[in-house]
Amino acid sequence: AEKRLKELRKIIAEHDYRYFVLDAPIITDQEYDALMRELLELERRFPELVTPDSPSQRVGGAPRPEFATVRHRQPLLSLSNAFSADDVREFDRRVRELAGRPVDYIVEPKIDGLSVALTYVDGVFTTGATRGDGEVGEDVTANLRTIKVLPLYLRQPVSRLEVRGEAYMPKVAFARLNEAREEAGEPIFANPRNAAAGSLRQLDPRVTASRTLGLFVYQVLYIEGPGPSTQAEALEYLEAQGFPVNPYRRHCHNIEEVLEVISEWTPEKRAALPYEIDGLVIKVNDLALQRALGATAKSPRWAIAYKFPA
Ligand SMILES: COc1nc2nc(N)nc(N)c2nc1C
Repeated sequence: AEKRLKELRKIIAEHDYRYFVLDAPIITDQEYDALMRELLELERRFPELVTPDSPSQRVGGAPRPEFATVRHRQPLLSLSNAFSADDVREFDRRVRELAGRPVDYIVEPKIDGLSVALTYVDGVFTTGATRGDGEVGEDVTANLRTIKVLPLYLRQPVSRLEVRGEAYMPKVAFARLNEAREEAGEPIFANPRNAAAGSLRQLDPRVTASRTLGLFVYQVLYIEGPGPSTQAEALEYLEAQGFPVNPYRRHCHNIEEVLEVISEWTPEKRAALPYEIDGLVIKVNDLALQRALGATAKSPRWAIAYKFPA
């Protein structure tokens, strides 16, 4: 039974990845349901064989009295903002002055959600935390497990991997949730970010499971062993590991190309996205230069958030 359960956990996780992340399932829903039924039946007969990383735990367990806390390996800083092309050019000038050489950038959509820190030990999702005060976050592992696009296992296991990303609520799920709350006479959420935060910081994972949350991972914070040397490689690496990574990232050779990308993000283009973005994050591409530039007490010196005009 234990061997079959281990097999089933991996097979179902693989099909979850193909269905939710790639949107390209290779088995029918009936076949998938049969696999899940077999897993649930085996876990019912052998409860001592249930593991927290089993796909059956996606549905969320019993509520918790309160959250445990997790101290972040590195403070989860916030980004300084740019509101104009001049601000963006000023950022580039400062970076090139410190770098003493030309700099290339990666531009990524800034999803309007909440930051999460995910830790994988021996290729298995082990801990997930909110930003909290930047130093210490809340342990919301059980809630994060209910996010279908969050991989429970890495495709290429390493002994330790820590990543950061943004959990969010898609626009359609947000509208549906507020409709249901209105009908139930409950207060509605002001925006998808609040709805995502409210859903993730639930003490009852079953409530989180009932809310459709998404996730985009954007940073390799720590990896045991050799890792990527640029942000572009880091995003490729994260994708290869099975994480959902935002497809609209752009590599720019200089800040003028960054400004071109910014101008392409018209309100129509943003409206066409299934999730809210409140800006673009401009990052120095070279990871060694990121480390050399470091951070102030508040924000990294190697990244800036360009905020769209409200
Ligand atoms: C390096 O720090 C960050 N990078 C980010 N990147 C993207 N794409 N989106 C974010 N919300 C984000 N937030 C922070 C603090």
